[in-house]
Amino acid sequence: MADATAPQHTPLMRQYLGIKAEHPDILVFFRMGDFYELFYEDARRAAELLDITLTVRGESAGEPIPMSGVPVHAVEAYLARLIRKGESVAICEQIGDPATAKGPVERQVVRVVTPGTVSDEALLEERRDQLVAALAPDGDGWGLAWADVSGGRLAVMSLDDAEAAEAELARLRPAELLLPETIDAGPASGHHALRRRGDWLFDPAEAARQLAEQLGSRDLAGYGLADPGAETGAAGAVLDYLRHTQRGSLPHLRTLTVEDRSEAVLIDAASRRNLEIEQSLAGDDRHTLAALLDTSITPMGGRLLRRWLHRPLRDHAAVAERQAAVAALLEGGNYLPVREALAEVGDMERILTRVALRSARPRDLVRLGHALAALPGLRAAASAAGADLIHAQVEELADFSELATTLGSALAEPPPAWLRDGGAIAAGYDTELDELRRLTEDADGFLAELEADERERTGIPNLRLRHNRVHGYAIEVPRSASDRVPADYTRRQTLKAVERYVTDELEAFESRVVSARERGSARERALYEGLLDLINEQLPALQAAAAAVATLDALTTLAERAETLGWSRPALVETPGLWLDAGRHPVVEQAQAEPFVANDLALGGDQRMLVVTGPNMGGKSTWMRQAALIALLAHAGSYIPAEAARIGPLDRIFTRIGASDDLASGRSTFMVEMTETANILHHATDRSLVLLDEIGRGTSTFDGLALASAVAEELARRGALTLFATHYFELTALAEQLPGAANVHVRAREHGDSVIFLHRVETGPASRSYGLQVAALAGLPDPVLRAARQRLHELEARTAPADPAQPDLFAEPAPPSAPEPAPVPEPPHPAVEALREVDPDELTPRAALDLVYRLRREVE
Ligand SMILES: Nc1ncnc2c1ncn2[C@@H]1O[C@H](COP(=O)(O)OP(=O)(O)OP(=O)(O)O)[C@@H](O)[C@H]1O
Repeated sequence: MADATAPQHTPLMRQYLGIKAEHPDILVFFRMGDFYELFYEDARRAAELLDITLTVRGESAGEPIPMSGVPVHAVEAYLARLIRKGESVAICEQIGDPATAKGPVERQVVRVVTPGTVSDEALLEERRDQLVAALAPDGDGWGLAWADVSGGRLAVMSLDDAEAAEAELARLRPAELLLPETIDAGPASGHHALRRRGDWLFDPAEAARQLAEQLGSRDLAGYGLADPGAETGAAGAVLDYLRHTQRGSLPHLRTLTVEDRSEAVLIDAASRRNLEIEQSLAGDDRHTLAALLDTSITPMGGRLLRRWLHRPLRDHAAVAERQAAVAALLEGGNYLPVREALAEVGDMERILTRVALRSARPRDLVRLGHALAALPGLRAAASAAGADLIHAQVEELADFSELATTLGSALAEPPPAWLRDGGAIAAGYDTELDELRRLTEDADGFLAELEADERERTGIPNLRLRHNRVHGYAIEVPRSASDRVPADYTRRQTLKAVERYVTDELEAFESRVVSARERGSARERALYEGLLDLINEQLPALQAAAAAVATLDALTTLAERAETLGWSRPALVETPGLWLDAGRHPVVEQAQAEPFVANDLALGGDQRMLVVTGPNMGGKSTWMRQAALIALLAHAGSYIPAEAARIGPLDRIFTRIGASDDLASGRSTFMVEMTETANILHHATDRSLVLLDEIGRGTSTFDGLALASAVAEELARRGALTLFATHYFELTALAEQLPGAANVHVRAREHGDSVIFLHRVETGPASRSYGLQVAALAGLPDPVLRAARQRLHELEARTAPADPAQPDLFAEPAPPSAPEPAPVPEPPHPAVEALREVDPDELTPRAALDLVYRLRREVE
C-alpha cells in the first residue's frame, strides 16, 4: 500500500490514501464523476471478486496506480454481490462542488455497507433476517448480542458454555460476527465474516450507558440487565458498530429483548443442520421446512415464521395461544380474507427502518401509503377470527388513515426510482412546487416558439435551439450560415460544423428556467423530508403495527398450510412423550411423486426407546426425522402432518444423523459423530427427543457395537425419548436388556432377487437386512453381487449361533465358575406315573372320567 503522506503523491491520491487509511480492512468505493473507483490492493480484490477489469490510472509517487471501478448507476448490483461474499464497503462521495473546488473536490465516507448492517432493499434477502452479532467471553460462558437493523430489533442472551454459543450462532446465522480483539475465537472460529473490534468496545459499564441512551431509558434495569455483564458488553459493541456503519442516529432501534435459552426447545448446531429447517443438507433452500411452510403474503411474515421455526417454545401455554389463533383462522375459512387484506401491506417493517434512517426511496413511501390504507380492511378481516392472540394484534393496528391520506395525495404514482430524478411529489399537493414546475414545463413551449421566431428573423432554416449541461442554452447555426446571424447574437462556441450563440432574451430565459428548476427540486426535497418527518413522528406506533401485521401473516400462513396440506392440531399433554397417529414426513411427503405411507409412533410413558431396524432405503431415517420435525412444528405453534397427536413437554431435540467429515476443523467422520454423541449424553433429559441414526458405524464392528450399546444404556438410564436406528441386529437385544426399550422395524418384502419397501413401521425387530438386494437396486455390477452373495453365505455359516466368534454383547456376565453339583433326579410323581400308563385312544369316556377323578385324588 502506498504511503499517504509521501509528498510525491498527486493531491487526489493523497486525499484517497488519507480516507483509505481510516478503512484499511474494507473496500473503499471512491466517487469520481459517474464512477466509484478502487485503487491499489482494493482494485485488485474488487477485480477478482466482481470480475471487473483491472486497469492502471496514471502514476503517483512514480508508480502506476492499479485501478478498477463500477458505474454509479449500477452500484447496487455490485454491492449486493460483495455483501453476499461477506465483504464490506466504505462509500466515499464527492460532497464539495467540483466547479468551485481548488484541488480535488472534498470527499467523505457517507456510509459503510456491511453484510450485517444493510437496510437497502436491493442488498437484503427478502425473507431472511440479516443480522450482526457480537460475542463476549464471560468465564466459561459467553455473552451474545445481535441486531436486525432492517427490522429494528436488538437482543441479548447469556450463554453457559461454548456449545450453547455455537448452537445460538447456528440458529441466528449472523452475516457478521464481532469479537473482542484479544480473545481466542472459541465458538466463533470458522465464522465467515468475523470482525475483530477493540476490547474496550465490549466494556459492560460503558455499553450499558450507551444502550440506555439509545433506548431512551435511565438504565437497563427495566430490561433485567441491572448488573451489566458480558451480554451487555456485546450489545454495546453491536451498537457501536451500527453507529459506525450508519454514520448517523438509529431512531428505529428502541427496544432490547433479553432472550432466555431455557424458554426454547433447544437444538444444537449439528441437530439444526440435520433437521433442514431453512437449509437442506445439500446446501440449498429447496426441500426444507421453511420452503414448505412459507406461503406468507408479506416478507416480514415470512421472516417471523422462520424465527418461529428456528425457536420452538417450551411453554405450552404460549404454543397453545398460537394454535388457538390458527384454529380460529381456519374456522369458516376466516384466514382467506385476512390474506387478501395482507396483499396490499408489503414489507412495512423494512420500509419504516429506511424512513427512520432517512434513506427511504419514493417507492417506499408509496408502498407505505398503500399499506396504511389497507390496515382498516385487515383489521376487519382479522377481527372475525376469535382468538386472544389475534385480538392482541388487531389492537396494535392503530388508525393511520390521516397519514395514509397524506401519503396518497403527496406522492406521484408510479414514483421515480430516486428522489433526485424529480417527480416524486404529486401535482396538486403543493402550490409552490406546482408553480415552479409550470415555469420549467412552459420552457418547452417558449423554446419552440423562440426557435421558430429566430428562424424566420434570420432566414436560416436549420437554426436550432440546443441545450447542454455544461454550456446551457444556445442557438445553433451551421457555420456556412454564420454570416447571416443578426448583430444581437453573441458567439459562445465554435465547433467543426456549427457555431453556437446566445441572445439576451435567451440568457434571461435560461436564468429563469434554471432557477425554477433548482428551486423546484429543492422544494420537492423539502416536501419529501417533511413526509419523512411526518412518518417518523408516529414511528413507534407504526413499528408496532408492522409487528402485528407480521404476526397475523405468520398465523394465517400456518392456517393456510394446515388446510392445504391436511394437517391437524396436536394435543399438548403434560406427560413427556410423542404419540402420533398416522404421522407423515412434511417435506418428503410433498417432494416425492409416490404416495407417502403414514406411520404411528408411541414414545413416552414406559416405552421411551425404540430400536429401529430394517433394510437400507426402508424408511428408518424418514420416520425418525418426521418425529423430530413434527415435535418442532408442534412447539412452533403449527399444526402437524398426522391424523392425531399427543405431544408432551420437550426441552431439547437432538438428531445425530448421517455422517460427514468436518474438514474445516480437521475432525474425521467418526470424531464428529462421537463429539455430537458426547454432547447428547451431556445434555439429554427425560424430556429430550433424541434421534440416533446408525451410531458407531464409523469404526470397527465390535468397537461400534460396544459404543452404540453403551450409549443406548446411558440414554435409557436418563429416560430420554430415543429413536435408535441401527443395522447391527445385535442391538435389537436391547429391548430385553433396557427398561423402556422396544423394537420396531420398517417392513420390506422380498420379491425374487429384489426387495419391495413397504415403508410400514411395525413392532419387533427386522428379520433381515436385504443389503444385497438394495445394492442390486442401486446398480452394483452382477459379478460383484455374485461375489457378495457367496461371501455372505460363508459369513453366515461361520457366525452360526453356536459360533464363539460372535459374542453376545448383552448376555449377563457368566457367574464365577465353581463346578455345580450334578442335580439328583427326583422320583416322578405318582400321577405322572399313572398318566404314562394310559393310552388315551383306548379309553372310553367313562374310563377317562374315572382317570381324572383318580389323578385328582393323587395330587391332593
Ligand atoms: N413412509 C414412507 N412412505 C413412502 N416413501 C418413503 C417413506 N419413508 C421413506 N420413503 C422413501 O424411501 C427413501 C429412503 O428412506 P430412508 O432414507 O428413510 O431409508 P433408511 O431406512 O434410513 O435407509 P438407510 O438405512 O440406507 O439410511 C426415502 O427417500 C423416501 O423416498
